Amino acid sequence: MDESTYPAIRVEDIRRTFHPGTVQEKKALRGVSFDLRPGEFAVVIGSNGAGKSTLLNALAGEIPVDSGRIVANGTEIQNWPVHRRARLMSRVFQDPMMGTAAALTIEENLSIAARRGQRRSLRFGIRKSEREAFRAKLEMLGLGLENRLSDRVDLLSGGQRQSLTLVMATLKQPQLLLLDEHTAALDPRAAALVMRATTEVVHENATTTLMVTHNMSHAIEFGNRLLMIHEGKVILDASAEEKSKLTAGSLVDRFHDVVSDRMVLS
Ligand SMILES: Nc1ncnc2c1ncn2[C@@H]1O[C@H](COP(=O)(O)OP(=O)(O)OP(=O)(O)O)[C@@H](O)[C@H]1O
Repeated sequence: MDESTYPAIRVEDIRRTFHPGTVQEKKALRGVSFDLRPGEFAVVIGSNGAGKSTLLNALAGEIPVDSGRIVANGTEIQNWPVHRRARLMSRVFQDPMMGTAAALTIEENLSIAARRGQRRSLRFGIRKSEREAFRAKLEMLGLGLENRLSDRVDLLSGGQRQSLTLVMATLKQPQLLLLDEHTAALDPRAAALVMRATTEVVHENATTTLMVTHNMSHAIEFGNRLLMIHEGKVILDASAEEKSKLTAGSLVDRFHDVVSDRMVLS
């Protein structure tokens, strides 16, 4: 395949069973496959226990898969350790406290993100050009954080902190951005701020993104692909065009249709 036509990420029939052969056996991923084209923003939905977190953990290398392949830009990575995959992927978690260092300032946090994977430490200070680049990135968020570079991060609200985490996660242009219910711990107003920040950072460099959410209106409004997971399988894979026609109601109907069809067939 010509390099320019590689999917950004290819997930091929990945499977993972927890506690196999015991009474607690749980088939969390039962043959999940999909490709994401460069720049695609896929939203992943599914009920509790569907396998969404296991999928993200398998992509990030936090848990090994039993079988199947994960291919990033033409290279198989399913056997790579977490730290090696971290050079390709950034992940933002639900807890706004997790992605940033509370006792450091906004610019120190950004500086650490900018030096990820390099030997150069903060001891060398932050260059003027870097500071200007940080300001420009923060301006995109429309939260006024560009004027608070020397404020400690623990002075920020949850929504501001999660927005900063998004900027940090995309500072070094990841091959894949994993958003793991990254607005679920926020109130609706803060969640809206963070989704605005998400749109900005994803669109800025057309970052390939996989966003897990339980929020149906976010699932409808954001992204250009929709994957519905149920019992460890993708049961709906909607393209941008199909997705644009979906409503929260029709999505719930689709879920019930597919699940009842599968029950009839099984
Ligand atoms: N480490 C583990 N050990 C045993 N079982 C696990 C483990 N991780 C997940 N599971 C089980 O695998 C299934 C899929 O879990 P997963 O957390 O991926 O679902 P989810 O779609 O993220 O759910 P939620 O929306 O509730 O977060 C569940 O039945 C869960 O209990």
